[in-house]
Amino acid sequence: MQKRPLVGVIACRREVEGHPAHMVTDKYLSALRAYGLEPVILPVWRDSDADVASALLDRLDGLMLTGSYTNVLPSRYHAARAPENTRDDLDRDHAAMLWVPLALERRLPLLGICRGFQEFNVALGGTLHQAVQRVPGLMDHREPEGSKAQQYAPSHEVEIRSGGRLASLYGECRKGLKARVNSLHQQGIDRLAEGLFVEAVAPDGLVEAVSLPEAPGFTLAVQWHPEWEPGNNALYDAIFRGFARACQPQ
Ligand SMILES: N[C@@H](CCC(=O)NCCCC(=O)O)C(=O)O
Repeated sequence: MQKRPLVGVIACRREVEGHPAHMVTDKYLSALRAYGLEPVILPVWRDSDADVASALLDRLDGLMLTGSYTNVLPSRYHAARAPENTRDDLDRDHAAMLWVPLALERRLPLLGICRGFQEFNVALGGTLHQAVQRVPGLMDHREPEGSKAQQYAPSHEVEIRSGGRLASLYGECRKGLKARVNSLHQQGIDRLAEGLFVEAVAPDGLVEAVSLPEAPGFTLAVQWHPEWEPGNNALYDAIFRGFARACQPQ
């Protein structure tokens, strides 16, 4: 039986029943499994070093940086903390900043989602808006009140830039290259890291997806949540199909 590619999924440090824990919500893991990949949860420690991390990534066929209710520490991009920015995860920050360059060096396929999209930009030298809703000209990108189904339902359009990875995955042939995506974030890309290609933008111009064309391997990071019922959304499905193909033995 063919082995399923092993995809490392970054954890968040949370407290469960009063105990410190390393946690990933099921939808990320189930989406990877649904596309023939084998997810493995990667614990995060603020004192892990590059040698240990390198040995870990060498055993993987792909890396997923998930979303999280916490935010990248503003000092990681030399900013003061905004009053709306109240939830940190220093262990996750350290791991993400360590793993992104190591993954790129190894041509390890990388898919970033929401916080993972923001981490990708910061790890490569970019910065973030901490409260997008307070930036003149930008929309409020936070999730609506309601059930999870309502919160993860498509809520705004994105324009997919032609010539990028997303356009090739989703089909250049589609007219207009527009799609509707969900939106559950207060932060967003401010200064784009050098070398990143803007794959998609929101109607207010906020960057919603990026890739790193110079990287030898698959890279794609999106601000929305394609792991939410990807089988019911052509764009989300195209993202996971493309990532799964990239994680197969070449
Ligand atoms: N905290 C950041 C990133 C938002 C994010 O990743 N939300 C995910 C919510 C939980 C999940 O679906 O995993 C921001 O506010 O921009």
